[in-house]
Amino acid sequence: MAFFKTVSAISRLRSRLGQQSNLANSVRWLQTQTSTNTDLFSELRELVPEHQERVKKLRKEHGSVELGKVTVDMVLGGMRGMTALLWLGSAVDPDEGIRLRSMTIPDCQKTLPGAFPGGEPLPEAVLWLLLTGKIPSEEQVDSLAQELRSRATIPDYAYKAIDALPVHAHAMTQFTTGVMALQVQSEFQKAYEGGIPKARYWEPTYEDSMNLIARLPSIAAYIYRRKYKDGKIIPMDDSLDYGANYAHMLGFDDPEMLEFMRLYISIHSDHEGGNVSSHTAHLVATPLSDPYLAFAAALNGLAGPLHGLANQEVLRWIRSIVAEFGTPDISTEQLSDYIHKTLNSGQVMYYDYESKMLAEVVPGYGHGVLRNTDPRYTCQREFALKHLPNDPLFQLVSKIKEVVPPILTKLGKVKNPWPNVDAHSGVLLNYYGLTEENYYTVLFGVARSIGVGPQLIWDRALGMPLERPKSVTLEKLEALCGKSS
Ligand SMILES: CC(=O)SCCNC(=O)CCNC(=O)[C@H](O)C(C)(C)COP(=O)(O)OP(=O)(O)OC[C@H]1O[C@@H](n2cnc3c(N)ncnc32)[C@H](O)[C@@H]1OP(=O)(O)O
Ligand SMILES: O=C([O-])CC(=O)C(=O)O
Repeated sequence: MAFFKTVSAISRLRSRLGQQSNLANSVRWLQTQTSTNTDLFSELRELVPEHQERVKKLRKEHGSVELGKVTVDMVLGGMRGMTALLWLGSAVDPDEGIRLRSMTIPDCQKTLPGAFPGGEPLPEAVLWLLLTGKIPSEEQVDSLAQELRSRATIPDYAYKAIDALPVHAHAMTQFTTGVMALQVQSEFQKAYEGGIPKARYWEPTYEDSMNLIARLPSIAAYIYRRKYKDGKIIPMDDSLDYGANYAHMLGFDDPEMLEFMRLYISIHSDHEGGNVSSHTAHLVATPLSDPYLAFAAALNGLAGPLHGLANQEVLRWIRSIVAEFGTPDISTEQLSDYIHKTLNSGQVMYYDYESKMLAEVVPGYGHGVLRNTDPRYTCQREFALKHLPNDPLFQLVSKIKEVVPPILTKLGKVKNPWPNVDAHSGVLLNYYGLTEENYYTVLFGVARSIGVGPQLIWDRALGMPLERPKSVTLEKLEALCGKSS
């Protein structure tokens, strides 16, 4: 028995090493994929026919290849582990985490152009990579930054639509409203109404997706200034890149904060296709709803506390700990007691000091796919170690990372006790002065457009059909399991 276990461990290791060297090769391959087009649309126009051929060939020659089976657990368990979506931009490995195309976050940090040598990847570079699968040159990134700035004009009625809401409306409600107002300018809707051949659907989808990505920071910053800074609006600065401009319009000009925003947007952009926001955007776009309609729907999913809103919940929870003890400088025992107290409180976990909101989980921990510390957490930790090692809330976050996983593991039901991306972002934003946690999910939403936009373009370019899976009744499910109800 021990012999077989050893053989199987060796074969798993071999296959893992094989996978790693394949992945290293594919990063090397990606690095050789450069092009001379300076504008993204021309680059894409060259790629579309080749990708269309690949998809056609796959369906024709391998349409009946099985990717796995569907179990009762999958139907009742939120479709975990069911491979059912095509997503070009990225893929998540349970242990290793996200790869944007085939690049890990450290690969992106080493390889993609930054605002200065050795700087964090520019969101524009990530956008180019996700859309084309190629590593952009500095010149290409500059041209894309300029293109985005030139698309960033906001119609006045979008601001008025936001103004129609009370200032205390949640920032995500205001954000979705702003996006819906931008929809009035949809190029896809116009083209469809005017008559456009299916083969060209992707072109107005490109226009909409790029306009949406370009306009979101101004809309998002408007909401922040309206909600928290007496409506004193800061205009865009044409000399700044996408991430820096967003930070600037929010009211932050510290170079370190600009750099954090570039990193934040880059790492929150994409997380394969099955997460709630990306999947929603893809689904809503399948009946040919335009990118604005699809993205507004995605934001509504992102606004749930088990998904993007968790970053808000994390800072609230951290603040509730500080409020309980009167200081962030607490012992491991005190922290452990607080976590137990909240988990054992019977039904719900903690009272928020401000709005008395309740949650049932430790926010920022656990994941639907990951089974290890999220590399997006790790790179934010590295950023914090470099720039704010002595910040008391950062130190508390570090302590939480030591104390929470064993406690969650002991519960016996949590599949992943490790921190996810949301466990860290709040303390960094708070350190740089963005202290209003109810706004945090808007930042996430702006970033997510950079992952979702490219896929919506590819969905139309590849002629992806209306999504319509089959459902099953409870009686049928029982009957299929050999039981009658
Ligand atoms: C950007 C992102 O969306 S990253 C995720 C952000 N969300 C959070 O951080 C919220 C906290 N985490 C969670 O709620 C979950 O881990 C999720 C929603 C992310 C993943 O959910 P699942 O895939 O269902 O997780 P899993 O299979 O491990 O859940 C099994 C049980 O463990 C519980 N569990 C999972 N994570 C946690 C947690 N952090 N704290 C307490 N209990 C947890 C689940 O609630 C579930 O309990 P139940 O059987 O009584 O309903
Ligand atoms: O992948 C998921 O399910 C959630 C997540 O981390 C993300 O969307 O960034």
